[in-house]
Amino acid sequence: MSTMMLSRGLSVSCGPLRARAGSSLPCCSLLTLSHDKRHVQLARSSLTVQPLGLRQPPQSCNTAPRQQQQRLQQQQQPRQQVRASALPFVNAAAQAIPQWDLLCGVAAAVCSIAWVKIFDRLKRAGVLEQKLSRKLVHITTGPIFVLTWLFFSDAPYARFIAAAVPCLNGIRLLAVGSGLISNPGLVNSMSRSGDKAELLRGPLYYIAVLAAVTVLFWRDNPAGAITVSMMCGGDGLADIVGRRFGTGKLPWNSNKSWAGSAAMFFAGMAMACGYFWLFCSLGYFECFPLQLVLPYLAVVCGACTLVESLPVNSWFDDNLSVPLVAAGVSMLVLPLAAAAAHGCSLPQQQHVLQMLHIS
Ligand SMILES: C/C(=C\COP(=O)(O)O)CCC[C@H](C)CCC[C@H](C)CCCC(C)C
Ligand SMILES: Nc1ccn([C@@H]2O[C@H](COP(=O)(O)OP(=O)(O)O)[C@@H](O)[C@H]2O)c(=O)n1
Repeated sequence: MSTMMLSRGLSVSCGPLRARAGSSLPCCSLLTLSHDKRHVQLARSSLTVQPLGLRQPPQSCNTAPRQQQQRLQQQQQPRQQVRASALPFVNAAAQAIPQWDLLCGVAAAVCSIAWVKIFDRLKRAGVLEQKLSRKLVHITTGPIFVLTWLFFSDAPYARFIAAAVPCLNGIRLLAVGSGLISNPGLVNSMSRSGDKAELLRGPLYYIAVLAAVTVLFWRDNPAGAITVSMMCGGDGLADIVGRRFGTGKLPWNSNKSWAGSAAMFFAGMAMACGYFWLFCSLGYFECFPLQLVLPYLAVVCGACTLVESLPVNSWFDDNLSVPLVAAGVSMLVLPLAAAAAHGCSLPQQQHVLQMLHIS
């Protein structure tokens, strides 16, 4: 994998900053949607900044050595046209079948129930033990759900139909967890102790996060894929690896181990990279070289791993704390990654951050 992406949502947008213009800094690229919303044009733009935090006068962000700049430009050239709709058959199907998105939503909802049932069967058959079966559901359902996003059309309401899938699962958990309807199979496979009220904590938060990232980030913003990667891949693998190999405990939490935290960091990062690669090669995001964005991704994954390791889980569920940190830190550092990918130096990146978040 040689490229990395940033979404149009997270690319450094220079337009709104002009109001506070003091001087002109040709720095970033501006991603704009073309009128038919099927193509995103990547256009060079001039960032006009007020030198709030910069001691030196602003210079061009493309201060990288000429060879590096040329290499970057070559890598970026094939990506000048970023498609907003990736799978061609989806466009064709959405045009041919008016209820396409609804069909996708129903199919995903049916698959979600079937997927949980498969693990329940495997557990009953003695193939998987209870804890492992539950963790595998935790690790797999969110990431598979994110993959289903690819089948939805470009319609503005598509994300809401997709978000209805976790919402329907949430209603089911609410009904079973509160005792409104009886489903011992679901209680057994989704709870640790067999208490139905447990469904109203970890599993319900998990589902709420999936619904929120679908509506807030959808396919346009890498923060969503990172959040799911850390909550599902990262946190899930921390448990599986930590329980098996976690002999060396963390000094600040004797319940967690170095092995578990390392697994969380690397599994979350690997899953996020996988999504980046997939969404980028399908054309949802602008692609940038992996080596440029990887350090920023490491900051996000590191912050999530640290939060997960703290002894606060008893009062703040890690299905909430990890996604909150993942989304928050992603929103903070990914614009910097975009700036870096466009050749901005560190002080200029800090300046971009100030402009993006303070103005
Ligand atoms: C067991 C789960 C969370 C508990 O976390 P923790 O307390 O161990 O930290 C996961 C619960 C999953 C849920 C019942 C089903 C979610 C389905 C999802 C919204 C859609 C998947 C669609 C796809 C096509 C499989
Ligand atoms: N960083 C971590 C996380 C979990 N683990 C192991 O996984 C078990 C369950 O972790 P947890 O209490 O965070 O479980 P969940 O709330 O994520 O389901 C712990 O008791 C540890 O044995 C670990 O060793 N290191």
